Amino acid sequence: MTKMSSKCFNAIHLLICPLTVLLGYLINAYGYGAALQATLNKDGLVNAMFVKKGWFWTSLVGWWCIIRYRAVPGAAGRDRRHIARSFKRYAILTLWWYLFTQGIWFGVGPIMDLVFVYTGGHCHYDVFDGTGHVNKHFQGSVTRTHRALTLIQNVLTLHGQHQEHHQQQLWDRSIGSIKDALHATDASAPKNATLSAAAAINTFIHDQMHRWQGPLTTSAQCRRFGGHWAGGHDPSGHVFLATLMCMFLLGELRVFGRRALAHLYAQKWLLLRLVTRLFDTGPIWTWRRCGGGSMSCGARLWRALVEPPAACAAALLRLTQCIACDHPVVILVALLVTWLWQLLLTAVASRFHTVREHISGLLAAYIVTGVVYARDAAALRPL
Ligand SMILES: CCCCC/C=C\C/C=C\C/C=C\C/C=C\CCCC(=O)SCCNC(=O)CCNC(=O)[C@H](O)C(C)(C)COP(=O)(O)OP(=O)(O)OC[C@H]1O[C@@H](n2cnc3c(N)ncnc32)[C@H](O)[C@@H]1OP(=O)(O)O
Repeated sequence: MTKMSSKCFNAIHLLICPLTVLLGYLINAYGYGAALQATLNKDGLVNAMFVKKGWFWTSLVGWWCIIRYRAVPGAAGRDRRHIARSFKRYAILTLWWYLFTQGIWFGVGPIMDLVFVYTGGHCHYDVFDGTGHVNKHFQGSVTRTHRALTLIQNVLTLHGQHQEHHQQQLWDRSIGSIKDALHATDASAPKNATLSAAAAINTFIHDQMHRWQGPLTTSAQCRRFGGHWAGGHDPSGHVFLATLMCMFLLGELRVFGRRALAHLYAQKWLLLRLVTRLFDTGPIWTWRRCGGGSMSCGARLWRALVEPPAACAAALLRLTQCIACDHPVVILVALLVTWLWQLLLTAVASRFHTVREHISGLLAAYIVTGVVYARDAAALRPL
């Protein structure tokens, strides 16, 4: 890789995450954020199965690329040193991922939650507002609100008996309000509730949930037991994770990127053939190819309608196998684009976090990955 392209890659490695977050803010500032925010789904497959488990996918694809592109003929020593350095960098980033988002020790929450708790954050149960309706900030979506109310109802029912009189009254009112909310057909129907009554019910639910499901000192526990994690400085875990994953993938790409692209270029015609074969299986195209001969109508229909999907599936399988086994850098780049897109969405989604919480999540990942790759900059010579 020439000095120029190496400098250019360095700049991309360092700037792409902050610039993505900045782009998200600009999209919001120019009024295009609403459309993007509408596509956000906390419980969607991408967020639940990919982003939230992103370090697993990033580890898998990253390491497969490191191992697949390692073989430098006749340079076994250097090759092993490269892998050892990659493993050291990966181990540091995995440890940092775990400490910041999963937990520090048994019974001790992750750093992002400790920051939140020590800045006044708490697992709240502001279930009802002054009009007696469910607070719209309580869970943010109907499904999550329904799940939280059902869980709270189960806990109160399980532990609610044999209270002293005043507590029993609060218990009855709480269970009654929750049942109304769960079975409400018209969410806007007026209720004869007062602010103090709603506050008393919320306090009772809060105390019961913290008593029976506590300690609710991490965002994961709070979310699991139907609470609302609010009130402190909550560094954005999504911004942290997306930045960490992008910086790791780009950092390791610097080691094997040149070799991977050279291999991809060397097999460009094979890949082009595999891709075009996906599209030359259309029924009309096949029907025309069957024309002119003595083929019966049934045979032509079979050739035009049954064989193409089978041929297409076979071609797709061959292409997937070729990329997964021989060109995993394509999957790495796809993963990188996915994480950057999710980072942009998180930056646009101002309802989840403040700018400062985004920045603290970004810096927490950026500083550690920056130090790790700056320290190895001299050794990050491309293969
Ligand atoms: C040679 C040696 C090689 C070694 C390796 C070899 C091979 C590798 C192969 C396999 C790997 C094996 C081992 C590798 C080591 C480790 C593997 C990792 C395993 C995993 O990996 S197993 C994951 C376990 N752990 C969980 O499963 C819980 C995940 N959970 C979290 O860790 C947090 O969640 C986090 C950090 C993801 C986010 O933290 P956060 O919750 O604080 O997020 P934030 O505050 O920013 O967002 C506030 C609200 O906005 C929503 N939101 C924001 N942005 C959004 C967007 N763009 N789209 C939709 N919704 C969005 C959020 O969904 C959230 O809502 P809500 O939290 O209510 O869902």
